[in-house]
Amino acid sequence: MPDTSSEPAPVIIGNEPGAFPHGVLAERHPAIIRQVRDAFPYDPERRRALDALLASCADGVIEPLPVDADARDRRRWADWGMDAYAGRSWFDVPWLWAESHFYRRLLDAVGYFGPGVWEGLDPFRPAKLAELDAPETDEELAALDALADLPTDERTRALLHGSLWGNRADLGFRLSDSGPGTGTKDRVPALVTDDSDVLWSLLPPAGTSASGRSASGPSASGPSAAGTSATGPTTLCLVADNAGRELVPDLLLVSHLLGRGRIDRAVLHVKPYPYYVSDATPADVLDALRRLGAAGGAAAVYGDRLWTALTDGRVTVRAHPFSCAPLPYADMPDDLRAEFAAATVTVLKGDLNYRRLVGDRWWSPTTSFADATAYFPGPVAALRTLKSDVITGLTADTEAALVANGEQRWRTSGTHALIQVRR
Ligand SMILES: O=P(O)(O)OC[C@@]1(O)O[C@H](CO)[C@@H](O)[C@@H]1O
Repeated sequence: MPDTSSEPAPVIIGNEPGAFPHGVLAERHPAIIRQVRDAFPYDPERRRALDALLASCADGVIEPLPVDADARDRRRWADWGMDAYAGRSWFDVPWLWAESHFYRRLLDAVGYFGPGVWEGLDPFRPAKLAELDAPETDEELAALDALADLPTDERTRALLHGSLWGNRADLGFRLSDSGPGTGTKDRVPALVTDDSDVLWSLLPPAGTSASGRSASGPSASGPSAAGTSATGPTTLCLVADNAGRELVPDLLLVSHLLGRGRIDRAVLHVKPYPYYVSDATPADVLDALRRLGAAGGAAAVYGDRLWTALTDGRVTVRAHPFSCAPLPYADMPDDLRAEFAAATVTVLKGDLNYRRLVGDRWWSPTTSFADATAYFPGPVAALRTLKSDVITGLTADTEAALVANGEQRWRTSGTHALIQVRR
């Protein structure tokens, strides 16, 4: 039985040495600064700013935004809690807030917000392109050709799993529920919960009825499209996570769903600016699309379909400022709430989106996913590999088996994944 306790669990703070969140602030962030420092021949001013951020990560406090920051951005950060957290240690504020704000400061340091020659230059772009151009990506895209011989349902499932495990940058088009597995000793399937049947019931193939379609879904007043059902177009909001080898299978999935008539439209939500190293931005969508075209074969067919859908408006790309907010989705603004409310289903990819969806809290693992997401304005699904401590929706048996495995890193190592859906 899921735990339906309505008491919110404690918010995760990064102040416990030895714990995963502390390691991210104390070790990972400095490593990211060093990586960025080497990525471009930044001038002395930029390098000094990066060094100052490095020092601040170790023992500094969160500073207010610079006075020359864009006024709208300053207002946003004020709304997002800047006044409450300025002057406090990175380690003593909610971990989600500290991490998110770190990327804002990193972009300041490299001059991303300009003016100047570094304005708008993604400091993570070299790493993103290297991943996209890696031979593994070629192999994975070539493997798509073999999918053509599979029955449609199996292909649909393979593409869903490709998107899911792509969150581990592991575009394997896995055909079995067991996913990549965690070794023969492991008594728990890699997929710790799998609500994919519920997801497919929300997005049935063209010509069949969606029993669970959102009552608040787009009505006849929305723009018409070929294949639109009596209840309005079936719209998928896909809230993307990483660029490169995660975004590629996300795009393949969207293209496939369009091609099979399971969706009429898709809205792809990406980040307005570089974030969490590899998160996808609009430029990354274009890079991934070009990559599909250049691969030829089946990959190019998927890419062409998406290209056409972008040009005729069936697929749109959104980069909402709240996508980079240091807050849970429970605090989303009204315009975003209305967008998600109008979707047939919103699929959130990845670990960070999961943290923001259920709240970055020390939930008991058996906390009901439906309860934790009850505030979300429409049907919602999470496709996530487990890369941080937050978890909900496990059965008591699965939790016990994971713990009994003796492998304490199941929460953070990306060896397990979940598909959770609340209709
Ligand atoms: O959202 P993603 O790409 O699946 O994962 C991002 C992520 O692993 O990076 C963080 C550490 O910086 C984790 O807390 C976290 O959630």
